Amino acid sequence: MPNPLVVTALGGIAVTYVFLWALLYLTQDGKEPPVVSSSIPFISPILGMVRWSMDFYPHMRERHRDLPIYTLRIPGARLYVINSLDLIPVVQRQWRTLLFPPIQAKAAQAAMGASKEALAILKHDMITEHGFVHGMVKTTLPTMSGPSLNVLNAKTSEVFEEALRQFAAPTTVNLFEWIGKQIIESSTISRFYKTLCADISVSKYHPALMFIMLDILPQNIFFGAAVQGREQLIKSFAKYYADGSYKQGSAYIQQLIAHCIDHKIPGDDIPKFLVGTVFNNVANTVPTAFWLVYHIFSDAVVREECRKEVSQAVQNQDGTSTIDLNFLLTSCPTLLSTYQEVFRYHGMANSVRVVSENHMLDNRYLLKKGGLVMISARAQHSNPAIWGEDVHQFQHKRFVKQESSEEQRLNPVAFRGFGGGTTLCPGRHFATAEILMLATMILLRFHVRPAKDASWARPSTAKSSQAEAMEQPDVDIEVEFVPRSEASGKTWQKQKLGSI
Ligand code: HEM
Repeated sequence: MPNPLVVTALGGIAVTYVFLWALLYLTQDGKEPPVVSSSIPFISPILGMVRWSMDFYPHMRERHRDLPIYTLRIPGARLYVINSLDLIPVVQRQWRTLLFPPIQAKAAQAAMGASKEALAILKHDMITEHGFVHGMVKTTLPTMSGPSLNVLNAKTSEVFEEALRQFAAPTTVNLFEWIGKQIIESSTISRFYKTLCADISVSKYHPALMFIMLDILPQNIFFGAAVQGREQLIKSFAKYYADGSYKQGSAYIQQLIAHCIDHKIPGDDIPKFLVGTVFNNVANTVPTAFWLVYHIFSDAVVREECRKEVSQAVQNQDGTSTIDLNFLLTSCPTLLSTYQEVFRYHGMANSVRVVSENHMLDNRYLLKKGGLVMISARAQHSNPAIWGEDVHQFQHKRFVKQESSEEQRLNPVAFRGFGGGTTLCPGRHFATAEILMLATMILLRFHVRPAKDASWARPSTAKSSQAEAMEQPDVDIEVEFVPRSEASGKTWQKQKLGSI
């Protein structure tokens, strides 16, 4: 005789299952993109996300190659995921309906603890340049290129120069940690003209960011150390703001603060926004610089090819050597290709947009108000139909080939290292100059090899925070910097800079 408890439990499961199916299909419009991953309605996508982690969207792209776009239903949200390359520009053109600012407002609230008043200002007008968010990008954009960028770059190269001068004798460091320190220092010195944050506070906060952004668990209870790190940073920036030091900061910081003041952002929130820009500035630059240095030095072929190119960027005069940044950016195809391949291979940006009103995408797919649209860089970057059968290998010359061969010419939309459309990263010129400068200075002046007991084995990235656009290594690599005899005895001058 069957156990009545088992029968009741099975009956309960069956009724719940039927109820979830009915709920899913009654609330799904036939014109919406097809629902997938619904074997257990509302739950299967979550199980898939847990199982596949950052490979979830590439996995789904493989399973549903025939679908240009599909719907995932999870509790409380419908996610419209873009599979097809052709739909990406269509989504990007609808930036007034498929909005990015709500995501930025969410980040300001969950990650930076912005006040209700500040959030109301951020959310007031999310469409035009009169609103805070779009206005901020417009106001600060000119400070991220041309002469302002040159000033940022000059300060950055001074920080790197000072750091590398410490390696007069062979020195062992943890590579990711060391690069992190230099980028945090260079980003703050070049923007704020001051060392404002102990890198320890940033590294305490950063690993928790992804969970903090989900905004499900109380921050103080579950992420105490991280929140403490953030508060320390905010204090230090509050002093910088209150004593008027920012008036001597970079054009970028002055414009940003002027914009906050114009929009009447409360004084207590401005330091939070400043800390937010530090995270924005360093979060992806650090892993990108790490992977570039890693891929260059862990492969003798890449290293020698890049070194040969960047050696030609050096101008020697009276014992002084100067690196021409413009040369790096225009005449070092292997270095630039390696840099781009780092983004393709390690990039994992998830561009999320909020559907602000019911919308027929491409006149074909109904996107319902309140839904989220997702473009996964990883899904595009790992697609063999775009990149070829060697898509899963790091090919440092991939982009040199793309440039030179007509038939293989790459659709630029497929490369999402810095996003695309109206939200294409405005900091990309600065990040690029900073990362290439650091890699070049190291290439020219040092041998970098694994320290005793270490190796160039590629670190896993499974624990990467998916709030970021780049994979982060799970473990660090201990390396030794050994000065090259060819470069010793020279005085290295500030880089010769030019507008990008
Ligand atoms: C290697 C380093 C960097 C990477 C990989 C990166 C990546 C990205 C990506 C993928 C987006 C698009 C997000 C989306 O559409 O959902 C973006 C936007 C943005 N990035 Fe970066 N970024 C980097 C460095 C920087 C730096 C140094 C700054 C500092 C100025 C910066 C500021 C921004 C801002 C303000 C936006 C939003 C633009 C808007 O709202 O229109 N990024 N970045």
